[in-house]
Amino acid sequence: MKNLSIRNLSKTYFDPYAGTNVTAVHDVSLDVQQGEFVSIVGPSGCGKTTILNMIAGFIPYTGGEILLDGRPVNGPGPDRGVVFQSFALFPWKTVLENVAFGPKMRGVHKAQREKIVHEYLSLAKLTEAAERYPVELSGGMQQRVGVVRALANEPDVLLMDEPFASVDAQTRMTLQEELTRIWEEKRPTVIFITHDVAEAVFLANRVVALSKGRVLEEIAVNLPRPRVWDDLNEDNQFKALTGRVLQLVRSA
Ligand SMILES: Nc1ncnc2c1ncn2[C@@H]1O[C@H](COP(=O)(O)OP(=O)(O)OP(=O)(O)O)[C@@H](O)[C@H]1O
Repeated sequence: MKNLSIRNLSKTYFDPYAGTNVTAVHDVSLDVQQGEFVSIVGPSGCGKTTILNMIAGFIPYTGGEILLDGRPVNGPGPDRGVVFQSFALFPWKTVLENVAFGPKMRGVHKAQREKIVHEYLSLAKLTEAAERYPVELSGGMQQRVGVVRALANEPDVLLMDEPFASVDAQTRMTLQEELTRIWEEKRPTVIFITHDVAEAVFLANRVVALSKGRVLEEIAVNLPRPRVWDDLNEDNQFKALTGRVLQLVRSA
């Protein structure tokens, strides 16, 4: 089991404009088991991206530790895949080549690589678009390619930072449904950052509510799967959970 263990994590930035230190993350502890889908939700500025960037190894932490499979995280690595809100697909590569890039870099041999790539393209309903270039795709499709490009690397943990924030509301709902479907099929370990409470609850098995750099509460989401918006919009348990999380993050 490849568990992610975050222990008393803290991050202090020096703000050169104010000439003071800003504590963005304070004493955060979190355990994520292999195959879990955890959403971290909280208002703007509560430290979500800072936590994700530390797990990704993009920025150093000032206190505590992050262990992946028992080993300390001290920099980026292929064991962690990242999908951002605005990320660049390689514009000169087709959809297929974009998705194949990671496995190729990892040295996966051609036959196995083709198998992986076709499996993920099919899973994300992108087979028809395999030969297209990113510029020929809608924003929603580009985002979908970004998700499967990260998944095709088969990372131990997939880190997602508001990946659907820049698409329209309908496309966003479709992408959320697709992500849950892909997660059910492949069971990757996912940490998903969002400020959207409904999105956090819809996707996750567990929601971590964050405020001012601290964990307020962890809420288990035992809603049945597969999850589709037409069912959940009217579901009392879903409404109760989103209400609870909203109340938490707003009251802090
Ligand atoms: N490089 C930096 N230097 C100084 N302060 C920073 C830096 N990056 C973030 N901060 C501060 O740390 C705090 C947390 O920021 P962070 O971006 O992690 O929050 P967030 O919850 O992801 O916000 P958002 O949802 O708006 O992206 C904020 O007060 C922010 O101003």
